[in-house]
Amino acid sequence: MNSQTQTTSEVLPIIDFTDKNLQEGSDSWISACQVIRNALESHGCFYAKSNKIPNELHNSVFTLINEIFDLPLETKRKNTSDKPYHGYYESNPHQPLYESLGIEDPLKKEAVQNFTNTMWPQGYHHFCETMNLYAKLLVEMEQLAMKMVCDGYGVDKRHCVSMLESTNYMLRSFKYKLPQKTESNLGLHAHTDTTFFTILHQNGVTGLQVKLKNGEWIDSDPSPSMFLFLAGDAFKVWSNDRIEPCEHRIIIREEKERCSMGLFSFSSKMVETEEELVDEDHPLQYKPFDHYEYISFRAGAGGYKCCVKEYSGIHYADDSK
Ligand SMILES: O=C(O)CCC(=O)C(=O)O
Ligand SMILES: [Fe+2]
Repeated sequence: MNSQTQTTSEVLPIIDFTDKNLQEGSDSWISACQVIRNALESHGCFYAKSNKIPNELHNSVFTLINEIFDLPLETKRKNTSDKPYHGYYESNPHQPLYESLGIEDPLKKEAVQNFTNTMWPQGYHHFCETMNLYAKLLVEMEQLAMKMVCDGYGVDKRHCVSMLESTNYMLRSFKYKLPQKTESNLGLHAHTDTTFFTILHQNGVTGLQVKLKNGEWIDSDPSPSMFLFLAGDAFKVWSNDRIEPCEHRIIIREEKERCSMGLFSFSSKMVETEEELVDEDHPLQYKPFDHYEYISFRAGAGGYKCCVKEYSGIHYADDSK
């Protein structure tokens, strides 16, 4: 088949999160864990198909994010954070189509309330309730996938629980303007995320592409029931180089405005390699580090690509370099 017409859902595995048999320990669970592990090692990503976010909620979320992006620039600029990449990003000459806003700690009602009050000082109850509920549902999906990754690698349950308990989340919304006739249609440069997982959920408009190991870029499936799970740089460290972060980018080709939502996961403790993934054949490749310091380092290095090797890679005396 011609790669131009192929979409990621024809190439990447789709895990059916609606499958009633997907109970921890069941045969379906065990095989799905292996599918996820293989997908992360081969592509750094996979799809979860889920009806956890009903159409009505999906539509409310995307209507609401359009409302935020319609707010005046001075208001959106009030979405600030002391953490890198957690606040508002406005379009710039380098990426004129892109704009995004971040809600830190979206599981906490007060945090979503603070964000809401910053955007709408008069309050907006529906926005606050909707985003908090939406984040909870996405986090449940993320935690299920995390457990499956741990099981796929045979990691001790206690290690997995401690990893889940030390995860911080950020909910981000994205909007891309349509390019003018003379403008490039690049929405967002090719990059990897610094996260463990990023879940992307789209408004039905194409534009998100992922890069396969053979260098081919393929379109993602933007349907509301499809959730694209991307492994970020932290997974490379955790897995001791078994998982490669997934490169992705946005190319605007449709005449409709593309919006998307992303749930980003970070470690509130140290990012470190899972001890069970270190052995004689797989010597430890990384020193532990603070996740947010790494994000700042990567931003400072001006990079779009994973640079954890430069940041915390261990160089053994007999390295042939
Ligand atoms: O627009 C999107 O769906 C993805 C944005 C993205 O990749 C990012 O912010 O890291
Ligand atoms: Fe990304």
